[in-house]
Amino acid sequence: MSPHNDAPSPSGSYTAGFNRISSFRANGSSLLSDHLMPVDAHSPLSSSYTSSNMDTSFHTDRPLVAGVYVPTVCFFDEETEDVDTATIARHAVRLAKAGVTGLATQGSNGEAVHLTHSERQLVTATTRKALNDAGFPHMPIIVGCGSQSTRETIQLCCEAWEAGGDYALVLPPSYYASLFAPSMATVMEFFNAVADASPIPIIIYNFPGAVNGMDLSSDVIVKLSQHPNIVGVKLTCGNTGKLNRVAAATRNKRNDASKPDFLVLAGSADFSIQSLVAGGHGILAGLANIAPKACIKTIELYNQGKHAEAQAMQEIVSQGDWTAIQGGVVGVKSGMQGWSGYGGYARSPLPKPTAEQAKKWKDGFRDLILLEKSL
Ligand SMILES: N[C@@H](CC=O)C(=O)O
Repeated sequence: MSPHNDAPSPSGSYTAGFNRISSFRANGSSLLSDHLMPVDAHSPLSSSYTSSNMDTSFHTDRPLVAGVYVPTVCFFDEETEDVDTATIARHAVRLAKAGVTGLATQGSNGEAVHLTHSERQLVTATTRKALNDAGFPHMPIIVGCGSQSTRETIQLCCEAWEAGGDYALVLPPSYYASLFAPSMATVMEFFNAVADASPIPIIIYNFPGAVNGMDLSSDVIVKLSQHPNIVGVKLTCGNTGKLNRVAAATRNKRNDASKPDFLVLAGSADFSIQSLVAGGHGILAGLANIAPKACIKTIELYNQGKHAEAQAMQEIVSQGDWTAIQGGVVGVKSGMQGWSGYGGYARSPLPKPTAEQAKKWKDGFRDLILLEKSL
């Protein structure tokens, strides 16, 4: 059975986002039809499809570099809750024009857990097409692919690749964590199996708050970094000591911090410069949906050696991030709606903020927005 049997009727504009896939097909492979493809013998979802027989050459054209990556908010029609592709495209282009380094669909702010497989692909393909059409074909897209089974996680990685994603952001499974083998052996096997099979490189997502408190240690992350298809980590745990150990152990031989072999990213904007001090390469943080320029400028100031200015800006960013952390995607969307005129609501069952709550979220971002508008 096709994993895409829940797919809406694909439109021409949907498929136009698959430029790289098209070039791959032109080279003789038939991985994707003009519509969402069914699973067949040539599919990356078939058991014969492994990292050893795939052509990855066209996936190396958007390298991960240091900078600010944004886990983009997913937008929905306020009445129907259908995916709002027009706003997804508009937001992606707005962020690209602000100067961010890359985007991540289906991160924590992207409501991956509220989306069907085909909706995930629609969001990623829409984002790819919007970036390409706006003159940002070089900008990488990371796609959240975490799931509870190894099998479905690999499937999500394949589907992310089909939709134009460049990298997969993968949470460890957590539902049955009490049954895992000790010493993180099950988690290590999971990541290595996913990395073996995924057509796109893996970024480890360490977010204990989202996975039943499971917190990957620096030892585990450093061991996993030795897999050639595991290329980075997003540390939402906020542990800068861990970040320091991982950065030190995975530093590339070129010693070129702008082009790391293993990308070490802070998972929240409230420790951007702290992570740079610790050897990190930037952030993958939801706050950049609201204030991309402030996030970028904070890092630039630090990298230019203007540490006092960077710290002053970091303080405003950290205060704004406290609102984002407390409000989660509900608060981030509400803040965007209040300050930028779009954002809407999260999908049910997440609540719609009351007028009082909307004011609270808006006020919480005030200083950050004033900074953003000054840049
Ligand atoms: N605070 C985080 C949430 C998930 O990692 C973020 O900024 O994205």
